[in-house]
Amino acid sequence: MKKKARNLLKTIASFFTKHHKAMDDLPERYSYNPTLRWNADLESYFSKAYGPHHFSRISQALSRPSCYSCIRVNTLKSTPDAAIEKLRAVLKEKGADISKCDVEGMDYVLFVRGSGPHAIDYGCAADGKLPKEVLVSRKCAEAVLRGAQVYVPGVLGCTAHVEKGDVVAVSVAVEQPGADDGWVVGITRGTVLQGSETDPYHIERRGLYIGQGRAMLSRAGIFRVMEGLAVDMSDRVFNLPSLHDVLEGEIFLQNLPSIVAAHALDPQKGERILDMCAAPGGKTTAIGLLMKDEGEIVAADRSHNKVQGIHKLAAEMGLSCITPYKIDALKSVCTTNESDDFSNHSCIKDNHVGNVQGSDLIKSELEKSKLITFERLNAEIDFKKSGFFRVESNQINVLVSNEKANETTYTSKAAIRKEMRIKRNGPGRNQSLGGRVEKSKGFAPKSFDRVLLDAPCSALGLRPRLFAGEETIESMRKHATYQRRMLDQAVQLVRPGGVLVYSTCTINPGENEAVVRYALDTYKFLSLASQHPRIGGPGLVGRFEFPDGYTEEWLRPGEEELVQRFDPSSSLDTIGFFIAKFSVGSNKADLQNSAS
Ligand SMILES: C[S@@+](CC[C@H](N)C(=O)[O-])C[C@H]1O[C@@H](n2cnc3c(N)ncnc32)[C@H](O)[C@@H]1O
Repeated sequence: MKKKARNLLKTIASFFTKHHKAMDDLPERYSYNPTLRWNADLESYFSKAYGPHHFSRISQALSRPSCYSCIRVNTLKSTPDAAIEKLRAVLKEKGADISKCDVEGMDYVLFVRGSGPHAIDYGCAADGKLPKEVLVSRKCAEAVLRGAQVYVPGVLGCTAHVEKGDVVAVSVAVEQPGADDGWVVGITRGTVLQGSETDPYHIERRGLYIGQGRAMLSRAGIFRVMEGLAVDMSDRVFNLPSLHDVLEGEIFLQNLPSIVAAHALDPQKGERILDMCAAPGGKTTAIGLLMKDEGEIVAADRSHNKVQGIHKLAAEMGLSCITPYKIDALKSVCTTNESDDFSNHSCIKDNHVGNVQGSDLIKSELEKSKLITFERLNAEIDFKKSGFFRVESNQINVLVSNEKANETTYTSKAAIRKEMRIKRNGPGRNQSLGGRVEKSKGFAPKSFDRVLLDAPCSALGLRPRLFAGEETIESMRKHATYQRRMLDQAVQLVRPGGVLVYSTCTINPGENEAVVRYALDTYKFLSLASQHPRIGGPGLVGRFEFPDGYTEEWLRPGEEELVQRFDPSSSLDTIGFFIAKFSVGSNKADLQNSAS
């Protein structure tokens, strides 16, 4: 491992050691010591894949937050040093420990150290007096462990006679085994806790105390209203600085492996990139920064609302190279003749606008946008006819006649698209009309220099997680099938000589190494490429035979060092994440074979 990567490890390892001491001394009931529940068959699969001890460590790590927050500085708007100074000012009371990432080319990534697990004094007196309590849902507790407050909708139960201002201990109700192999939360909102052993979840929430705070409403108030702050957390088992809405547009909270995935794609200025499953846009904007906002990023997602979110985020970050599209990744490749037009990489079906104030504005903006598109297409067709164009892979340079000046200017096509986007999208999040969501019928084959497929997955690497029982072997296989179908589309969209990066946030080898195996075995023009930086661990080599006879093939010897596997139990203390990078060779024959 390179020296810089070792330094990064040292920085995080020092956070990690402090974070994990003192766990053993906590009194048992009022402690945080969860055991993650899994579906039995899935647990058995993971235990065999990783070995029981390793899987047990992974499982334990998943139930806790990382010991630091990772921040990407928006270098278009700030510098790492300026961001550190501002963050120190914002987090002054908490004496923030902030350091820069030592990995080469990643000094714009900052780590803010957290602390924990802390032993909390819940005020259990020797005379047996018990604390007043608030019982929250699992989702609420996972958010609190990441630094959030307790909001009204997350509260399930509360001790009788809690008044506004009372100090309350906060614990969590996690799913329990129910009938028919299912899982249930056997508690309804509004339950009164008596502090006795007959309370619902009395035994089950032992070791599931996440801190204490001050009730912002009385018990009656908490269950009467639908929203608002219920408990202001003053003592947390894990202290991670809450950075939401802090330095908006200048910094972005993002997991380290996600930033590494953007680097692995290695986007270059002026290129045309597809982010196939882009929402909420974390990696899209990371890629935009690496390209210094020069080129074009098509940010696709199937959810209309999420696509609007990408639009807003791009505007907030000051990135104009991003065009969000609503499209199903399973239908990404446009097979109609429209895609053959050199000027029409994307088979745009229609534009429609969401989240825009005022229908007149919508109409006028829409008309303008159509006009621009129409003008651009005409200009391109004219030049196509005149023979003044040349095509260099996807970086098409065209000679554009400027009507006003009546002179010929040499302009890159990426620059034309960028100008159109700025006109269409407006100046930025706060001033923008809202996110215009363009629908697409698909994109022309081989029309991108690089494609990122950050696939929807089982998300079994995300942390903190207090329950994992919902996923089964069957659901894992469904995820993998979906991912393969998306990959089938992705490989067709990359130009020969281009790059495809596949990533997930799961620890499941079936969605990681097995998908890579499928890709390499199905598309002979793909080969694994080395990644920079490389700070994750090696992939899993071998195969797995399931009791039902199904065999999952993973990597072959020699391939393991070409992928990056981020193990949540390693000293890097990240989420579980996986990255594979493929070089795309000449694919004509293979595509014909696979299509027939
Ligand atoms: C892992 S998240 C992507 C995270 C994103 N790359 C980021 O870094 O911010 C997966 C995304 O895939 C989207 N998705 C799921 N199925 C899809 C499909 N068939 N077509 C397009 N997007 C899909 C989901 O809406 C979700 O936003």
